[in-house]
Amino acid sequence: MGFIDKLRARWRDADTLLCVGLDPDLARLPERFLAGDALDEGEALFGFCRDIADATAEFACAFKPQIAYFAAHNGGEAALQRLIAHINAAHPQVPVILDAKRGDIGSTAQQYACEAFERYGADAVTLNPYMGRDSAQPFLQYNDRGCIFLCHTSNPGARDFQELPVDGEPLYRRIARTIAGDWNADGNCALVVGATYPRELAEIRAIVGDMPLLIPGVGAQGGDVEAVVRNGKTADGSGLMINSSRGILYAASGEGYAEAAAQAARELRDTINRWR
Ligand SMILES: O=C(O)c1cc(=O)[nH]c(=O)n1[C@@H]1O[C@H](COP(=O)(O)O)[C@@H](O)[C@H]1O
Repeated sequence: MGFIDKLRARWRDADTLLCVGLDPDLARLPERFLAGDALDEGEALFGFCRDIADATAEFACAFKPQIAYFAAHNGGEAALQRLIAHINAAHPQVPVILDAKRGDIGSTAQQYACEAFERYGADAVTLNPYMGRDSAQPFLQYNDRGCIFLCHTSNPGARDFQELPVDGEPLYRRIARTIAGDWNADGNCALVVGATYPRELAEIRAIVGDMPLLIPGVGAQGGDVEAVVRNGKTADGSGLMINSSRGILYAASGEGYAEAAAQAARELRDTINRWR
C-alpha cells in the first residue's frame, strides 16, 4: 500500500490526526540512557525512540523522525535505520515520514531518494522545493512513497522568502498551486504548513483540495490546535498530520518518560479530535 493510502487508512482506523515527532536530543534523554562511562550514543538514541514509539503508536497517524538528531552523533544513522525497521515491524500500520528536507540537482537527489526510501525504508520524506521540478523528480518517481514539500514553514523567517509576491501572489501560494496542479500526477504529494500561520493554512487548503498537509508547530512553537483543525481539515474532517515532537518526547524527564509521552499523545489526539 502506498503512503497516501496507508495514511488515509490510519486516519480512519485509529481516528487520529496526530504525528509523533522523533527528535531525540541527547542532552534531554532520561538518565538511564546516559549512564556508564562509555556512552553509546546510537544505543541511547535508538532505545529512547523505540520506547516512545511503542508507547505512542496507538495515538499516532504517523511517526516523523528528524534525521539531524541522529546524524549528528556517532552511530546515529544506524540507530535511525534500526528505529524505522522496528516501527515497520512492530507498528506496520503507522507510516514513517523521514524528516530530511532534501533538495538538490537530479543526480544527487537520486542518492537522497535512495537514502530515504531504500536505506531507511521510510514511507515518505520531507523535501525542499526551492530547486524546482527536476530536483523533485527522483523522489516523485517512487510513486508509492510520499513527497512532502515545504510550502509555508512554521518559523518566523518563513516570511523572508515564502511570502514574497510572485506574479501577484505570495510564493507559498504559487508553490501550493504548482505542486497540486503539476507535480502531483501520481497523487503522492503532500505539503508542510506551519501551525503558527493558520490564515495561510486556510488559503493553502483552498488551493490543494484534499491533499494531506503536515502541520508542525503546535506545542513548543506556540501554534493553536483549534485554529489549525478549523482552517486545515478537509470536508471529511481529516487531511492533516499535526506534529508534536518536544511536547511528547519530554513530557517527563524521569523514569516515567514513556507513560508521560503516551499521556501527552493521547491528550493531543483528543484535543485535535474535539475540533474536527
Ligand atoms: O518539516 C518539518 O517537519 C518542519 C517544518 C517546519 O516548518 N517547522 C518545523 O518545526 N518542522 C519540524 O517539526 C518538528 C517540530 O518540533 P516541535 O516544535 O518540538 O514539536 C521539528 O522536527 C522540526 O524540524
